[in-house]
Amino acid sequence: MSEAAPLLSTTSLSIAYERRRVVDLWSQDFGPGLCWMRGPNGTGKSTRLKLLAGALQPQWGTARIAGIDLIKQPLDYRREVFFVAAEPPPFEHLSPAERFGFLARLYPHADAAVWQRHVEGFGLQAFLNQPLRALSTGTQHKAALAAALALGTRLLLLDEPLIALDAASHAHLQEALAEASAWRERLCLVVSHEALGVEPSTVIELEAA
Ligand SMILES: Nc1ncnc2c1ncn2[C@@H]1O[C@H](COP(=O)(O)OP(=O)(O)OP(=O)(O)O)[C@@H](O)[C@H]1O
Repeated sequence: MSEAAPLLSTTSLSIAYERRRVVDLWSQDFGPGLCWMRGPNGTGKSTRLKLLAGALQPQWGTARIAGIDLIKQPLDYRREVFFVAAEPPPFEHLSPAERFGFLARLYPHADAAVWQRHVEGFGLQAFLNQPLRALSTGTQHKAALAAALALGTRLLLLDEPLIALDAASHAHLQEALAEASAWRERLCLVVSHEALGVEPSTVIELEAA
């Protein structure tokens, strides 16, 4: 990472659906730690996460993670980011253990010991070898979070991660978010209508158009 590059920056990032500009010339710099993005329904929070994840192609502009450019260096960029959507994860024929094994081969900083800690924290031990499609939505979500928190990407994007968690898992995720708020070289960007229950490093408040 060059000295001057922010951990994450967006430059004129834009996308329209059916000619309505949902994200319009978004330019913002982010430092490390925990960032809470919030705002009314329909202000483009999920769309922003999908753009940053490389899951949606912007119609204009770009994003950079530690200087690595989404448009010019798409493969290098994708190795630096992981996204947990509000919907259950793909690869539903895999078990949580198989899915983590698959992802760990793609992300060079994945850490099996960290994954194991989150497996225990989310109470997933009994579900590790069952296909994701056989698990409840909440359990699938916990498996997705346990994997995401262990991949070691520079940017971690979480869309409504606190929804549908039981009390013990809710508390475990809050502990993980508290750890993220102390990160010095990584950023966890969370979209949530619910207060995170821990002090974020930054808050981004989106306003209704
Ligand atoms: N695939 C799509 N096709 C057309 N319009 C879309 C699509 N995805 C999102 N939109 C529209 O873009 C706008 C922003 O949606 P988005 O889900 O990003 O907002 P949000 O801030 O995350 O909302 P919420 O708080 O309700 O989750 C909404 O008006 C939505 O209807």
